[in-house]
Amino acid sequence: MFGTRKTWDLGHAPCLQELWKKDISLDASSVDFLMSDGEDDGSFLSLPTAAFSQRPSLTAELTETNAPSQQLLIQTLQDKVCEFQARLRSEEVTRHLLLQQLQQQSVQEKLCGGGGGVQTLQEERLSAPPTGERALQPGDQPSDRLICPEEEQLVTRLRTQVEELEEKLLDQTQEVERLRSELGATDLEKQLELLVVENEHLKQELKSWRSSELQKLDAAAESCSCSHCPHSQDAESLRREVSRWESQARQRERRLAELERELLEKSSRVETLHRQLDDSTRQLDDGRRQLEEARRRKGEAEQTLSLRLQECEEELARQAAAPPRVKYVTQKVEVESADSQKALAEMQTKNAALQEQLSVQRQLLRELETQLHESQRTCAQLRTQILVYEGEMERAQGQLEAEMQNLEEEKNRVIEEAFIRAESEMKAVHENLAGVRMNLLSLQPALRTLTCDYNCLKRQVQEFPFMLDKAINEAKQEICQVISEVSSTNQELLRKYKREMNLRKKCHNELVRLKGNIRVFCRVRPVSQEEQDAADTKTMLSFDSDDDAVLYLSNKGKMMTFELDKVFAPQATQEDVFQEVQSLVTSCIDGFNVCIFAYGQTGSGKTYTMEGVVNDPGINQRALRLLFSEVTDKAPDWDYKITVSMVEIYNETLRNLLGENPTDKLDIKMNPDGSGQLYVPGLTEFTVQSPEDINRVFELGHMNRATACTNLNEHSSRSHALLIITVSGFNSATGNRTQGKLNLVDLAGSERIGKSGAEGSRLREAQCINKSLSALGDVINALRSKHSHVPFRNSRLTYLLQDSLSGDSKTLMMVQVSPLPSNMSESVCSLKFAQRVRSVELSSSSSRRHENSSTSSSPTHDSVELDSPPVTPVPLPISRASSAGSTLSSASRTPSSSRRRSQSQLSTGRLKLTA
Ligand SMILES: Nc1ncnc2c1ncn2[C@@H]1O[C@H](COP(=O)(O)OP(=O)(O)OP(=O)(O)O)[C@@H](O)[C@H]1O
Repeated sequence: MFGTRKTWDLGHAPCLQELWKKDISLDASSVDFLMSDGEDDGSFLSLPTAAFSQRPSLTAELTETNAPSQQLLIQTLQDKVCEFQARLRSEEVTRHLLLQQLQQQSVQEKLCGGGGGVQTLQEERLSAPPTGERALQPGDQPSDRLICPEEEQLVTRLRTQVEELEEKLLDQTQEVERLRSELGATDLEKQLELLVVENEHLKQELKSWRSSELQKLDAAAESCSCSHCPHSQDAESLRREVSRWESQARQRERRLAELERELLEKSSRVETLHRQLDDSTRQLDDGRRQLEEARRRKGEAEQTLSLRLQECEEELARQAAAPPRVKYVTQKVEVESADSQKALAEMQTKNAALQEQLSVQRQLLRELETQLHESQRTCAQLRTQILVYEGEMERAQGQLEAEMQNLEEEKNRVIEEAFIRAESEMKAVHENLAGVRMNLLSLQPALRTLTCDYNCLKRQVQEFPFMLDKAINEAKQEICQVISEVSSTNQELLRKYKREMNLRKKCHNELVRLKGNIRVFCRVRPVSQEEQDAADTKTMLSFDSDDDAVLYLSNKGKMMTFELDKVFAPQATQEDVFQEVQSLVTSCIDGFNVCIFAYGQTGSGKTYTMEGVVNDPGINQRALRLLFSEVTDKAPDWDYKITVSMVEIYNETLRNLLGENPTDKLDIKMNPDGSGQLYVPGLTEFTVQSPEDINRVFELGHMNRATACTNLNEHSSRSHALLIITVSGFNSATGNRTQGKLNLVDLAGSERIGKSGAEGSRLREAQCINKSLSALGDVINALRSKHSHVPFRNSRLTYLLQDSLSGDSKTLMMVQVSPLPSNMSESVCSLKFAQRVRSVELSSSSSRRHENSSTSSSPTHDSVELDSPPVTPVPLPISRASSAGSTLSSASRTPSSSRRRSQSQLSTGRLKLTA
């Protein structure tokens, strides 16, 4: 029953061999059932045939080596092995029962007298098991572990790893394929090739176009060789255009070359990656081949195992059929146990070798996994790079296409325009050419005529130098003659001009003389708002609308008529007044001395007429401005210098209003140079050149006048203010010199204070005022009466104005009249005085700057009842001020700070102190 056994060849199934060997070595109870064939090389395992008796299909299943899937086969095999183990355990139980039966039989035989050796043997075997094996005891349960759990786990892990590896391999292969398809290196290369081909094509096209266009243009240029022809300009512009296109094409070529280089680099990188992928694939293939080999071996081992199992089953069947031979079997088991141990050891050795192979396979698998991960990472990077490169390539390609498109369009447009322009111009040129040819044909006879003319002209040209010399000489003579004539004419004209100038001067003088050397104007000031509110404003004055020289005055019921040179009504403006005065002012430029007085009682408007107000200046400022404009007009021929002095006469005392110390008294003296001229030592003169200078001078004069008195208004009423303007001219062309003096005098009030019984200082002021006004009246009366003696020296005023009152001087007296009824008697006095003065005519024949030595009594003014003071008849010529330097040195140095400031402003300005 135990003599039959099944044998499997495990030589090609190391895993199963290992499994079986391990199980056998661990379970001694299976020794009796798992016996190795002593003749094989350890690759065969013998199992009790009975173990397979209950599962005949196992062999057939194990031999299914041609299963479609190795994994399925392994799994099936494992299941079968487990099942087989369970059956083996049941067989062991069965064997144990058989042994018990055998023991019982032997006991019975002993009792019957035979078989004692067998019992002893059996007992010995049971009591003394062989080395390394546990003796099978009665009642022992069969072993539960024919395959150890570690091996199961190992097989499972191996299987799992194999599965994973295969999956990864599959994924990797797919990835490689996908990468190959995605990389599209060939597409890029194709694109590149296409671009290169397109570029070459464009280049050739451009070259051919350029050559054809240039040929056309050259032909056109040759056909029209004129330098002014627009074709040459067009050709030039087209050449420039072509060169620009060429430069752009070169830039694009360079860009293309860069792209090619980048593509080559990327291709080389892809190649490297492909190589790495191939290496990985090869390694995976190797691993797969090894795995296939292991599977194949396993299949073979399974096949062998199934054969042996079948044999074991047969053997078990035979043993079961055979009569019981317990002793032999036992002996055989004992004998065969040594062989089994040997086979077991060999199997263990093989098992260890297989373990090593397994560990090597695992290591290999790990390496392959690592490589796979590396490859995956590299693939991911490469994919990213490829995406980036593709994007760049697409962009570059898009740009290139767009630029090429633009270039193409631009090129076509330019060519079309050039063609159109060239055609139209060619047409025009052809037309012109045809016209020119026609003209040429028609001009040929004319050319012949011209040739004859040319020959004549040539001859003339040859003779021309002689003719030219002759003509030049003649022209020179004529020019010299003309120059001498022009020069003489010029001289004549200059002489006439001088004569005309003198004539104009004489005419002007005559005009002034005809108007009267002493002219008297009257101005009636308006009634102010306060006067209208305060008193009776019924005016006693009336005007003749037809005659502006008549004034009517109703006084005490008696109508008086005054005839003057001009009467200004209250509504007359400053400008109206100055219009009548300005001819006198301009005669000053011609070298005449002019004197303008403002005469009248206090508050009648003298200061208003002479000085005016800020916004509406009077005669003083207007006269200076007129002088400036006149001398400016005459500037090319005449060089004029205008100087200004300001003097105040208060209580017969002369004060210098522009000096540093206005309280100092000035004196009128004979000039020590023997010229017989009068001069005022210390009188300050400022040269003025602009209206701003005038303003500064007036400001300083006012300031000094205010400094010298406590109440300026009262003081101004009691003093005479003189503005002395000297105009010196020099004509560089004629060498003529002129000097005129304009005296603008704001006289003190003329009211009869003396009659009111004033005392003290007011009496003295009144006496001085009346003295000077009386002296003025005497002088005018003496002049009118052509007295041999004119009492200039009776007052400071007349003495100072001597040269402006005598000779061919011109005098204007502006009689100011108040319209108020309360001032009527004073107005009558003023007007009577004015009318008497008007009747005086200064004699131009009388010598200037000389006063009569006779001491005729001067007639007193009706309204001035003070006696004239005795005068000393010493004829003294008056001259202008002495040097300022002496004035400044002699003057006391105590001016107020404000005055000093104004003085310094004047000094630093354009005003100059006259030396
Ligand atoms: N034509 C005029 N239009 C407007 N106002 C005038 C005119 N004439 C004089 N006045 C005004 O009358 C007032 C007295 O004039 P103004 O001071 O000139 O008199 P005056 O004769 O100079 O006096 P005094 O002798 O005291 O100096 C001033 O307020 C002045 O503005």
